[in-house]
Amino acid sequence: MTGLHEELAQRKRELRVRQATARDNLSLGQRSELSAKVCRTAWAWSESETLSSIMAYVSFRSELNTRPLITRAWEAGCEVLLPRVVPRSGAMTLHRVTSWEELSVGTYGIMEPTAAGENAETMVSRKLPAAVFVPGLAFDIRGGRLGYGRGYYDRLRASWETSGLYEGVSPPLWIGLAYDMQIVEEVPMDDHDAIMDMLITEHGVMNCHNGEFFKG
Ligand SMILES: Nc1nc2c(c(=O)[nH]1)N(C=O)[C@@H](CNc1ccc(C(=O)N[C@@H](CCC(=O)O)C(=O)O)cc1)CN2
Ligand SMILES: Nc1ncnc2c1ncn2[C@@H]1O[C@H](COP(=O)(O)OP(=O)(O)OP(=O)(O)O)[C@@H](O)[C@H]1O
Repeated sequence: MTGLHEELAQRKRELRVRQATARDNLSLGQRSELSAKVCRTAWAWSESETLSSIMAYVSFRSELNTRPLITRAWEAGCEVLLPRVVPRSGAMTLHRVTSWEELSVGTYGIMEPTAAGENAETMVSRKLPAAVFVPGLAFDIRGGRLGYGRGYYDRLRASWETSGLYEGVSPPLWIGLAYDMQIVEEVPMDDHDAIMDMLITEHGVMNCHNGEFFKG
């Protein structure tokens, strides 16, 4: 690693610790109230765009709780894809999930689609969701994102870019879901880091390309 890379990695590590601590300090009541608000806004936006499929994540630690969003999507007949990590390669497989019963505790203690292995029945590899709701420790309004430092989402995006799956279709929109306190001035970014198209917080929806903001 060059000196510059090491400096960037160090800034990321510091921001990770700071933001994880700050997020952990939100009370359970605050988390649940803010999560409900963000999920309502995220679903209202998804409906207005008539999305037929979304990729979401199941929350862990003090992350914004996506349960209300996933539940609403199921109720509305919107397809929900959830990831399962492959820790050895750093890849994620996507699975179509239709109920909480299809999940069990996986790597890192995160609830994941139970089906394992390449032939899992629920696995979808040739179909892209219309939108990807992304977890993170910190975001900035230009779409910068800081994750837990294993590059899972960066690799997923890179794999889609090289897969040919984008041909003739609009690429999925990448949307960071966050409490407003997770938005920082600037996330240190590497070239490989996936950029968000939009951010949704309890205050509303932000378009990271043009800075437009819609109150939620
Ligand atoms: N809900 C949710 N699911 C997700 C993610 C996420 O951020 N949130 N991920 C987003 O990519 C992936 C999981 N990424 C993770 C990466 C590292 C650690 C972790 O525990 N890291 C240690 C740090 C030390 C180490 O690197 O071993 C830690 O935080 O203690 C957890 C999850 C896939 N699924
Ligand atoms: N497309 C890729 N191919 C291979 N390695 C990658 C790719 N993207 C990122 N990585 C590697 O993943 C590691 C973590 O990257 P980074 O610190 O940006 O993670 P992050 O975005 O915060 O984490 P996450 O996506 O897991 O939440 C780095 O060592 C990086 O080199």
